[in-house]
Amino acid sequence: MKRGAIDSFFKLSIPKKPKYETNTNTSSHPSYPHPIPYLPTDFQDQLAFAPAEEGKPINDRLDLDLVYYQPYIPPSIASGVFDFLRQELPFYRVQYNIKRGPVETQINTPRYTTVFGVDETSRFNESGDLVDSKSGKKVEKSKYKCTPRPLPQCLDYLRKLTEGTTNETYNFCLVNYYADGKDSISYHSDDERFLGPDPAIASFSLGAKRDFLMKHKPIPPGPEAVPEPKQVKLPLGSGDMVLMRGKTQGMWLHSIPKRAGDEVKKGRINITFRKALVKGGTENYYQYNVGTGGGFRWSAREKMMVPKKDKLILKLS
Ligand SMILES: O=C(O)CCC(=O)C(=O)O
Ligand SMILES: [Fe+2]
Repeated sequence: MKRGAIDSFFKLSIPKKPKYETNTNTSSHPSYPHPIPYLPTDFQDQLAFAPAEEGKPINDRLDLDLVYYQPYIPPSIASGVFDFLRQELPFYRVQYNIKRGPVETQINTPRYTTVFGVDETSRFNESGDLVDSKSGKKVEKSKYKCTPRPLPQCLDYLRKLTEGTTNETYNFCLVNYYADGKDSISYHSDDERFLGPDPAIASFSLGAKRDFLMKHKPIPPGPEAVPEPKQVKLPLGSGDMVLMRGKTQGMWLHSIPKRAGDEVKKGRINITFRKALVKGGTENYYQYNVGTGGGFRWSAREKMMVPKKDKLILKLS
């Protein structure tokens, strides 16, 4: 009899062996809600074999410039890296208000998010202080409406690897966690001015397979108008990476639509590396990916994201 069958017969719950050996080194910073372990050394070693497959260009449609690594992360560690990041990163479920004319509506971001990094005008020095990129002088607290967080070692390791593969540089890491098929991201493009023209964005998938849909932005009718190119559907699997570059963000929209079925219940992590050029990018990314509410942490026991308890502060005077 298989262990699962015996377990359920006796209604026992023997914790599964974790898929990774915790690294005892941690990344700590005053801006973090908790220390974040370094990438397990086994994963660091296996990433020497990344990309696991060579990138295939997808550029046969108007204004589309993708490189698809299927996969980038070696299959031997993809599910371990998924478990590790879901367990160790802080997550948020950001709510914000938008005003269309006189009506204000509350938006509930339909996924968990988190973000690390700072735009090109600042950097973190060796001591973890935020300093001006040019002068190296400490940045005043008032410069940003948010508190920028440095990339923890586990994501910085992947950033450096990605920089080498893609010949681009990145200063931001955004992470999405889609807990199930109800979590999604609607059609949008990452074409904000703070990224500069024709930004390169490297996008990793871990965990459940989800469809990544892409469609060209509407082409205004006119004498020069050409037919809109066909949609693209990439069934992103665990370990895959899509590099979006050139005119892709300017001219195309992308989304992860809601889905039914069991596969998506495994949960999916998406990691994007980007480069923000100015302060406005930093403020935008923290506003929409960390926000001002409480955080969440994965509970291995409850197999779900649980809200973090606020720390009780005892004032002794
Ligand atoms: O989850 C994905 O693959 C896409 C995420 C995305 O488009 C974004 O965060 O801007
Ligand atoms: Fe996006």
